This record gives sequence, structure tokens and C-alpha cells, in this order.
Amino acid sequence: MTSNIRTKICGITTPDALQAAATAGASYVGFVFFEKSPRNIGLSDAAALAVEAPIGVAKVALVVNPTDADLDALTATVPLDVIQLHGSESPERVAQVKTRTGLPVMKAVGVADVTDLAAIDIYSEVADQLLIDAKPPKGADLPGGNGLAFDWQLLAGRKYWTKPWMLAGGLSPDNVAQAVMRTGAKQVDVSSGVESAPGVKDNDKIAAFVRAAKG
Ligand SMILES: O=C(O)c1ccccc1N[C@@H]1O[C@H](COP(=O)(O)O)[C@@H](O)[C@H]1O
Repeated sequence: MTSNIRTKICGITTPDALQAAATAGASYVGFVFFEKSPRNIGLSDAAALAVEAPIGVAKVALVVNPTDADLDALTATVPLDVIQLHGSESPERVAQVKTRTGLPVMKAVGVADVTDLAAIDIYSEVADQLLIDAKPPKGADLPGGNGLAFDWQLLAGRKYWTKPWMLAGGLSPDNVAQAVMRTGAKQVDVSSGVESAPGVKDNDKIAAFVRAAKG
């Protein structure tokens, strides 16, 4: 029997990987619009992929501290379902992005220790969903997608969530079932854990990840 855990495969750049995610049963696919990322994709390439995504697979645009012009170009070009903010956007900026794009916003909150958990309450006030990810190491080029996990015990005792949330950070086919059990997550997100090299998605790992998450 499978559970109803929802999965997001982030950093999709090819039709092949999109198909693999959809066939495996992923609920979301993510396109990364961040030049320093090995998963960065241009607007027109993302638009071409997004129109191929089956109904029922939500298309997420991952952006980092976007300007209004960035958001306007993105939403004018790519058919999207969710905006994922993965930078240092303030709660006020999250609200502005929601209004400007007219799309639900998922805000990433980086966690390294207990002091980072206060941001969950703050962003729950304005975001539609939260993405709880590992905080990047100091000086890292990428604010996410580093294949790093955080201490899942930090979330284990949390009983009340006022918004839907997704667990991310260092997840893989090998550890996702354990992560779900330890944190109670109902949604999980992965990028580097389903790759054969940075930015190169592996179809077998995508299938194994979705299977393991659904347990
Ligand atoms: O994936 C990226 O390249 C990326 C770049 C900039 C910000 C966030 C990024 N990825 C997000 O981080 C999580 C965790 O990644 P990983 O599984 O640990 O590699 C990923 O799911 C994306 O949402």
C-alpha cells in the first residue's frame, strides 16, 4: 500500500526528466531560475517544458531574491502554478510577490538549529506553503540544492503547523522514508539526491525516490 506523501522533483531541465518525474507520480516539478546553479534554466526552455507537464503535476518556479522585472518576465513567459522563494526575501516581500504574480508562494526557510525555527511562524503568516530546507554553509554559492540535511529531530516535536509545508535538504531514495517518519512531513522535495552528477537528473533515482517517499 502506498501513502499519500507528495513529492517535488526540483531542477528539471530536460523533457526526459520531466517525463520521469510525472511517470513516477511526482506532484510537483521545479524549474530553477538562478544563474549560479547547475540546474539553471532559461525562460523559453522552461516554458517549452512547462507546457508538456501533465495536468496534476504542479509547475514550481524557484527564484532567489527576484526583482519585479524578473517576476514579470517569468510569469509572462512560463505557465506556472507556484512561486518558490529561496533567497532572503522578507515577509513583506513574500506578500508583494503573491500580489504581483497572482500565484501561491512557497517560502524556503533554512534550518541549522533551534533558533531558526522562529522564522517558520513568521513566514506562515504570509506564505501559502513553507519549504523547510537545510541552511546553506557560510559562503556557499547556492542558497539550496547543496545536498545537505539538517537535524530532523528539530521538527519532530512540532505539533502545530498553520500552513502546508515540505521537507527538503539532502534527501535521497535511501533516506527519504526515514525523514518522513522522523518529521511527519507529508510533502518532500529533492534535487541533488536524484542526480548522477550536478544538474544531471537520473530517471531511476527519480523513480526510486518517489517510491521510497510513498513507502
Ligand atoms: O537546486 C538548486 O540548484 C537550488 C539553487 C538555489 C536555491 C535552491 C536550490 N534548490 C532547492 O534546495 C532544495 C534542497 O536541495 P537538495 O535536495 O539538498 O539538493 C531543493 O529541493 C530545491 O528546492
